[in-house]
Amino acid sequence: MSKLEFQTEVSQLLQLIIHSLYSHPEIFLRELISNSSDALDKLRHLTLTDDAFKTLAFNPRIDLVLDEEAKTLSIADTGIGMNEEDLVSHLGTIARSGTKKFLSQLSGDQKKDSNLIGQFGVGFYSAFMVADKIEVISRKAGEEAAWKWVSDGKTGFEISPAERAEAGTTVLLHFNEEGSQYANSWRLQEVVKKYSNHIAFPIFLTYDKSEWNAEEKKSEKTRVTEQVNAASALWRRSKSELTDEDYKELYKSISGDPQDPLFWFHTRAEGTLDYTTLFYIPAKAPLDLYQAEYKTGVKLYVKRVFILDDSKDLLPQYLRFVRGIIDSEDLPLNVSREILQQNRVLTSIRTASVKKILSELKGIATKEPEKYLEFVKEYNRPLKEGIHGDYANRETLLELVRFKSTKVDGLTGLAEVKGRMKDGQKSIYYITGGPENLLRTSPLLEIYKKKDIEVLILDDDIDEIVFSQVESFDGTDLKSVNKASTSEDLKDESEPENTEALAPLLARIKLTLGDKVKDVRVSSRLADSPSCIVSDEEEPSLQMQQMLRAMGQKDIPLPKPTLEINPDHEIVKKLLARPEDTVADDAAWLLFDQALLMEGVALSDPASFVQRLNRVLKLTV
Ligand SMILES: Nc1ncnc2c1ncn2[C@@H]1O[C@H](COP(=O)(O)OP(=O)(O)OP(=O)(O)O)[C@@H](O)[C@H]1O
Repeated sequence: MSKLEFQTEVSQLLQLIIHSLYSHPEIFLRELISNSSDALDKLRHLTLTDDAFKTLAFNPRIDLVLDEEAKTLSIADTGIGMNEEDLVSHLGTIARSGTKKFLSQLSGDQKKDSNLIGQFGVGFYSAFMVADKIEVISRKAGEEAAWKWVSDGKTGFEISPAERAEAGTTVLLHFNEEGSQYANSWRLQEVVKKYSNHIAFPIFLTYDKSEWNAEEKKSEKTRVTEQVNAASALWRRSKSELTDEDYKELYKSISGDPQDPLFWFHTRAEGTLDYTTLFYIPAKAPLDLYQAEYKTGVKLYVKRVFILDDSKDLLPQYLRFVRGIIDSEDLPLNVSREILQQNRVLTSIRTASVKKILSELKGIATKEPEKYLEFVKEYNRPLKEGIHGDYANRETLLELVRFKSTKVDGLTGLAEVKGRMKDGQKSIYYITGGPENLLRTSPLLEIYKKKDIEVLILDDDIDEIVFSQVESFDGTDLKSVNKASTSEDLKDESEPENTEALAPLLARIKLTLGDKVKDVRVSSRLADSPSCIVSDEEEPSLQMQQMLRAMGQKDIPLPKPTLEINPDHEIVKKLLARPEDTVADDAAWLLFDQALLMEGVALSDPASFVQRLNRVLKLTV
């Protein structure tokens, strides 16, 4: 017998599980059944694809055996099984990135932390919520030896040789006080139906059934074995046969999410390709949504046989929050991960699935706008990633994304914005580069306010990258007000331009600012502010450049913005009247620096700014 210690993270996790106030300890059964079902899937796959396993008998089943007196429950499967090495690595360490993430998010507040367990599901180890001792007896398919793993969930585990007639795994739980409520056949049936009803394999429960013996007028106990789940691939049934409850139940059993999904889309395609898809949108974005190592949520089946559930090729990355099932009639059962990437059948299913998901979402946006907002609250950002990466569906994605705006409270869509355009308005406008409050007070918006034109407030840090690539929406140009040329749109032909008279002043300011600016121009976009900063078409905005530098791209050239001056502003008018005034140089710098500050750009030389400000103040106070 060998004694081994748990990896530190496992001990940490177990500590938490044992001491947590977790409110649904019943999920232990879902986790163990799902492990058994995975093990059966794996073995089935091998028997179909690997010559060495083709002759093995495959009698898939999961058996729950309850001993009410002894307060034990065993969960046995005829799946792939584990050998000694597997037992040590799978049940002694944590390989799942999700669980590691979970541990890193713990706050120490028991209540919050136990909610987190609910969202993550912690797999096999969750059984220690209900058991003070667990024995695992397993024999790997194709091998003769069986092994026993035993642990009290405290410091470590012991491994010793064991006996098992067939390949598979038996997990024997010795219930603790909390767990003794599950030493009850009613309770077990209820939990299996709730979470595991649609597991594709039959689940049997063996227990002592009480039956009334009418002759002897007493109740008698008989040992029975009954199937407790429906074990049907529910997604293959027609929509009309299924209730909302069926869909929700299946969602919970495949996703492990205890909440109901927001929506689901069930499609059966027949024709050139035959396949079924059932996609779900979780009510809350998965916690790993913005992690490079996110877990995918779509399972691939071929003719009802589970193939894999961790392929990032089933849906594009921006739809990584979607959960569900793709079941194809046309793929070969031995399709490998590598082949999937260039498989024509899968490419067609994927293309059609994306179109389907997006068009269903579009339908909801129109028919149930309130419900759609719940969706947008969680998933606006991945949709924007889609605009960036999925050119073929860009127009639909543009319709789906929602924006803040100067015209409405809450969020609005581009179609509505287009509908609100004023007579003669040439483009749809947006502003990027900073937090919402900064954008809303930007001098760049003044002319739009004056002309009562709507501007979208794009305050998400990916907005500039995404929308700088989008030229139009539904035939209307989409323009950033941060760009120099955008104000051309707004030029009023009737407004005479006083450029000539301003030329010496512009030249003077340009001389003072030297190579800090690309150009100094008369502005047609300002109303109340004396100056503002704009960027050239091809250049990233100042904030973007600032961000790139903060991210370590030191070699990008210093920004050279264009300074625009408001010819109607008091300060500018006074400077124009007295070009040789002693404060002219200070004024030039102050006009420039204040424009930078309004754009949320940090000044490179704040000391000089303050000195100039004080010199000017001294003259006026
Ligand atoms: N009944 C079983 N048969 C064979 N292997 C098993 C069984 N139960 C667990 N394992 C092995 O132990 C590993 C760890 O199980 P655990 O439940 O902790 O996580 P997981 O199942 O990998 O993750 P998730 O619950 O997110 O799918 C599994 O990946 C599997 O390799």
